[in-house]
Amino acid sequence: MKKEKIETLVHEGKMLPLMEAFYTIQGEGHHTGTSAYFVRIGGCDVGCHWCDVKESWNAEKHPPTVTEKIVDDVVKYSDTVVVTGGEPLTWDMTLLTQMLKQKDVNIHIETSGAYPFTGIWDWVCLSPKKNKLPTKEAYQKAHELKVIVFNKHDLQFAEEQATQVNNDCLLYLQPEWSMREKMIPIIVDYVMQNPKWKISLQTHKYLRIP
Ligand SMILES: C[S@@+](CC[C@H](N)C(=O)[O-])C[C@H]1O[C@@H](n2cnc3c(N)ncnc32)[C@H](O)[C@@H]1O
Ligand SMILES: Nc1nc2[nH]cc(C(=O)O)c2c(=O)[nH]1
Ligand code: SF4
Ligand SMILES: [Mg+2]
Repeated sequence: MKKEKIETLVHEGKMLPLMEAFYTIQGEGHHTGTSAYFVRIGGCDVGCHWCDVKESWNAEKHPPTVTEKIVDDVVKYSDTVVVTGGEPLTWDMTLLTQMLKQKDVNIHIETSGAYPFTGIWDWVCLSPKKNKLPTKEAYQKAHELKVIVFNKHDLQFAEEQATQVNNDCLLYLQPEWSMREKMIPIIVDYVMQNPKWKISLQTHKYLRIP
């Protein structure tokens, strides 16, 4: 297929730059411990210095994949999909989520919320980033707010972010992986002092699963 044609299909959400897809256990946040099929879409311009999937950033490194094919693979494995990246909202998620809904899949997203909000989602995990804040719509759609804590200042950032989401949005503090030994005691103490927050750990890394 011609490059221009592929670009149009990606623009329309009929193809997406797929980095990887795998069946595993949700390691983070409210649904921790639950099996789900993960779809990791390439492309992200947010630039978190501690990002644990920097290989995802350059969309050109990930093959444009027909959205229908992505959906067919999801239903072979699970009734729940977690769409992540990269930043999935870099792309138009309308078609992907419509096709998944037609197959009765529970559709979750992991997002920074930094780009226009597209798609229909059963569960939105919003993980806001200081360098590119979420859109107003992303705050409104969030079911859980998951703030990554790399240093103490991130606790203040977390509080600011919590004022932007709905009252029923669940609030999580997740230690940045490389800083976990230093930050876990600080987060533990903070959650005991501020019980509206819960701790989220990257349990898949402790379990040594994808
Ligand atoms: C790789 S991101 C992809 C989805 C989206 N771009 C986002 O940031 O929400 C998936 C989740 O991992 C978190 N994350 C990334 N790197 C991390 C790290 N080093 N330690 C802890 N959490 C991390 C992100 O904040 C996000 O909640
Ligand atoms: N098991 C597992 N759980 C996860 N939750 C969020 C992840 C992500 O990278 O978005 C992730 C991941 O990469 N693996
Ligand atoms: S927004 Fe997500 S994928 Fe993008 S750099 Fe940050 S953690 Fe990585
Ligand atoms: Mg991950």
